[in-house]
Amino acid sequence: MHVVVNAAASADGKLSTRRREQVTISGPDDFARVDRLRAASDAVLVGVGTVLADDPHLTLDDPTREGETRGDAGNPARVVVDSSGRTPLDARVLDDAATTYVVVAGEATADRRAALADAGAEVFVAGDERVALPEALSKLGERGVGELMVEGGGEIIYSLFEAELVDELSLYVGSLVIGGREAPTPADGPGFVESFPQLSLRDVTRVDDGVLLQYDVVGRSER
Ligand SMILES: NC(=O)C1=CN([C@@H]2O[C@H](COP(=O)(O)OP(=O)(O)OC[C@H]3O[C@@H](n4cnc5c(N)ncnc54)[C@H](OP(=O)(O)O)[C@@H]3O)[C@@H](O)[C@H]2O)C=CC1
Ligand SMILES: Nc1nc(O)c(N)c(N[C@@H]2O[C@H](COP(=O)(O)O)[C@@H](O)[C@H]2O)n1
Repeated sequence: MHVVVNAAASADGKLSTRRREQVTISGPDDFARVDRLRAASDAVLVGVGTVLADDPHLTLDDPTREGETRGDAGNPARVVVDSSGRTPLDARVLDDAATTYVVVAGEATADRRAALADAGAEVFVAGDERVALPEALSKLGERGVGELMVEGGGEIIYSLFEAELVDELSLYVGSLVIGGREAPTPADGPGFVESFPQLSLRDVTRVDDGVLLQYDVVGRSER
């Protein structure tokens, strides 16, 4: 599987506010690029924190791109990583616009799994207490996902880097300052202290009033 992480950060490196409310960081050209990236992906993955904060739809904004998509149902599949099944039953990702996988851990109750399935999700288990990401991605691969786009947030992105599952990072840096020590960043979690994911800068492009940084992940480095 090929995994691309895409995120938009402010000039001071924040994904959203300390209230975890969505901020429009990208401009129109960057949103169009994100849409093309979605169209080229078999599935788009987020953590349940992003579902709870943003209630995203994760479909293509431009329906004319649906013909380009690699997914079966017009739009790429949607994936929510959600250990205990906290995804609200009226979440927009559970509508019938695309297949939606909710990946839970063994701790998710049978009732909650059934409720999510009734609401339209295809639920599967990976891990015991928290979703085990290597197993989750392996099971997505068995379901035909070869190109996976990750749209955040910071907790899930950190865990994917920690598990060495990321191949590429596209980071759009917009021209605003959000601030806040508690505001999410592109890689939160506990943070790395001795061995750090090492990136190789492939491209830098001015987009809208910001900069798109495109990296390949090349391994780990000790600092
Ligand atoms: N600017 C941008 O590009 C984007 C911004 N955002 C912003 O980010 C914020 C949300 O980010 P964040 O709160 O970090 O949430 P995430 O979307 O990263 O979801 C985190 C949750 O995923 C669940 N999870 C399950 N398994 C794992 C695992 N192995 N590793 C990590 N998490 C796991 C956890 O909940 P549980 O244990 O219950 O399963 C965890 O709390 C919002 O403010 C949103 O607006 C989000 C996306 C893009
Ligand atoms: N690329 C990008 N730029 C921004 O400025 C953003 N705020 C985000 N947020 C992400 O987009 C999701 C919304 O998706 P829908 O439009 O509802 O399909 C949101 O949940 C974040 O993942 N992204």
